[in-house]
Amino acid sequence: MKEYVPVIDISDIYQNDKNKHLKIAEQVDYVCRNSGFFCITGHHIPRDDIQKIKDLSRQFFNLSLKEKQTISILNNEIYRGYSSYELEQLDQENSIDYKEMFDMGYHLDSDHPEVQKKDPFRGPNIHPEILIPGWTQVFETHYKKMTELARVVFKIIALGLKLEEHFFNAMFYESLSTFRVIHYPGLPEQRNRVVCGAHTDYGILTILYQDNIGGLQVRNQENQWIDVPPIEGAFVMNIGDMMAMWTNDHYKSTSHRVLNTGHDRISMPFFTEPHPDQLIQCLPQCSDKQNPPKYPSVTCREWLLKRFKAAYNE
Ligand SMILES: O=C(O)CCC(=O)C(=O)O
Ligand SMILES: [Fe+2]
Repeated sequence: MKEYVPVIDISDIYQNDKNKHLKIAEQVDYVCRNSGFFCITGHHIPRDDIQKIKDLSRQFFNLSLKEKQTISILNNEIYRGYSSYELEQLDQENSIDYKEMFDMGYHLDSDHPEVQKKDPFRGPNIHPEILIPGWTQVFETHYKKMTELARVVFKIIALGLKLEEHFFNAMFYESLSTFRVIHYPGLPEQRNRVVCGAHTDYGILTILYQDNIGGLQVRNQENQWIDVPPIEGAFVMNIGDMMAMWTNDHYKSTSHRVLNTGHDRISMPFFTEPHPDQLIQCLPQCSDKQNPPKYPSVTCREWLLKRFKAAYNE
């Protein structure tokens, strides 16, 4: 595999053939140790689902700011709902991002003990159901399907790390994974403006759908920005910081950004994160005497809280 961001067909993981599973795992392991960025095809997320999400999201982003603000993240105790332009800054040293977003996570009812304890990441989703009837069901169903895709990908990753194939399963029980829809308006006068600043993702693994506009770039080992061109029906996958910490930098969390092409763009990352209490500490097979653990242990909640506060300038 020579490409920096290769395309890997994972369809064989759905077949009952252990050797084929190991072949995919080997490819994924190789790329995670190098660029930490790849695309997958052969997954089981139907294109119609993506289209439906895109259509509903466009309807939502076309509403007035006042309407969108009815589900504002700023009026919510947890990081869910609508974020307007210039709220998030992923690259702390450079210009502020230019995008608007909708965020949802794992829904817990208000009377759930974790929600009662005022956990900053736990609670109900807030959907614009009143503004766009039918939204909630489509988005909640998609969240479940993306969670299932993440489970399949973690099976591949576990095999690549020579772990038991279900190793990660229990860690993602009632997880902190976030599904986000991002709208970057086309700014014809400001081509090549950075609209999502250079950053590494905070979490474990990001599974991103991008529409056909382009603009996503990843930094290679020579510090050059490489385009990640859209591939119809594929997801872009990238390793996040918690996975790099978990694997003692065996797997790479790579910097990426988005440039404005002058055209309106929609992307949809699914940020996979484990349960908030999950301890992120060097996996035993990723360290030895010559290569001791580099990072202190931290819970998923502690780590995400720190990174969220920085990104939202809190
Ligand atoms: O919009 C994209 O293509 C990338 C977004 C991204 O990297 C992020 O939100 O972490
Ligand atoms: Fe990212």
